[in-house]
Amino acid sequence: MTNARPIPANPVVAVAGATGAVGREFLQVLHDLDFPASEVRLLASARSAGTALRFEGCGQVPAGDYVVEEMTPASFEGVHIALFSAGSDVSKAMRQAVVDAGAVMIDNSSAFRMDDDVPLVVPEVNPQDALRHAGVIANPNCSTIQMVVALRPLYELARIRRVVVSTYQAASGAGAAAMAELFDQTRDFLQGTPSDELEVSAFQHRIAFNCIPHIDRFLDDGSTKEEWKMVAETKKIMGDPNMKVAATCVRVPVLRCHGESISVEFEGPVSVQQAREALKNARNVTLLDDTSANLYPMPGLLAGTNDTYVGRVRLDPTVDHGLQLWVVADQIRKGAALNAVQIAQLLLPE
Ligand SMILES: NC(=O)C1=CN([C@@H]2O[C@H](COP(=O)(O)OP(=O)(O)OC[C@H]3O[C@@H](n4cnc5c(N)ncnc54)[C@H](OP(=O)(O)O)[C@@H]3O)[C@@H](O)[C@H]2O)C=CC1
Ligand SMILES: N[C@@H](CC(=O)OP(=O)(O)O)C(=O)O
Repeated sequence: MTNARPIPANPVVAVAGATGAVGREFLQVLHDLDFPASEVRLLASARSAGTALRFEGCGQVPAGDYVVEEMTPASFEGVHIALFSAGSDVSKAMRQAVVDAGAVMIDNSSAFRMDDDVPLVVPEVNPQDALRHAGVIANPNCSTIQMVVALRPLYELARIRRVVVSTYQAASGAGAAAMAELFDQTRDFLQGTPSDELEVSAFQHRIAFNCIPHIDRFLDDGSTKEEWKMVAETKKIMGDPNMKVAATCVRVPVLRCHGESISVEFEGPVSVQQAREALKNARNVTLLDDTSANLYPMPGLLAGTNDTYVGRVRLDPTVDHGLQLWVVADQIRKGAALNAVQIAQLLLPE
């Protein structure tokens, strides 16, 4: 199925989009997980070629300042794993070069996620799919990733019939410039700049002291592409095309972590206690759920963490077998760079 070369124990890794919000996090995660690379190549556009980025090192690669190279098709010669976060157009333009080089592309963009020959992988949910690739593995949408990590252990208690989710998405999902806009706008607003004079370019409206129910473009049915991605990607990752999903995606003035309010309807009974137990035992999930101590996950306090955090687990009394929960994860880590590097770990020889 694939012409990708076997991945050696110490692979050559390319980070495509290394200067971006996700790209920089790739470097941090490779270091934090001590990914066993023999070489790490930093690639970006001609704009930032020649600049140096600090990389703390991983595997056989020492810490140091590494020069960013301009990404061209030739950049992938000798590469085994190419971690992409430079946008859909760049992923599409470079796909053939990566595959021809015998490397595996792990792509953060939405370019190939729904293609039949491209596995869409969350290691806690469908790790087996990673091995069925044809040279490209897709990293899901950030909101989808944290939702399915929380749903998987619950699905094992009883089949999930329907999910209704509302997201509270951080600025980081729109990139480094959007995070800077949230920061600068908030400062300018507090310093008295009139609302209509605040600079608005990363989002459709002012994000400081506001919530925007609009992420990605609108579709003909009135939903957004972000909402559509949560529906379609969840079914593919969970391997259940009959699971019903309804999503509303909202941008909120938070820097890095997405929150999600989720209502789950099961085919059979699932108690709050069973759900809490399953979540407590699930890999890479932290249950923070003690209302008597005001304990629940909060996006402003979880930046830089790796787990998916769940709290506010309670019955949904409006359906026969329903639960409600609140889920938070760091969008740039678990929602992007960390999930992709965890996929790369699945490809390493045992
Ligand atoms: N799966 C997920 O959860 C997420 C996925 N993403 C995906 O990752 C992409 C990057 O996101 P993010 O890091 O937030 O964005 P940023 O805007 O912060 O960074 C963009 C990166 O892409 C590089 N780049 C842009 N154009 C080119 C080009 N023509 N050739 C080579 N490199 C290029 C930039 O390099 P330069 O410095 O030279 O401009 C920069 O390194 C998104 O477009 C999206 O597809 C993003 C967030 C979450
Ligand atoms: N759209 C997400 C980030 C993301 O995952 O985007 P995409 O699905 O295009 O990779 C956000 O803005 O928070």
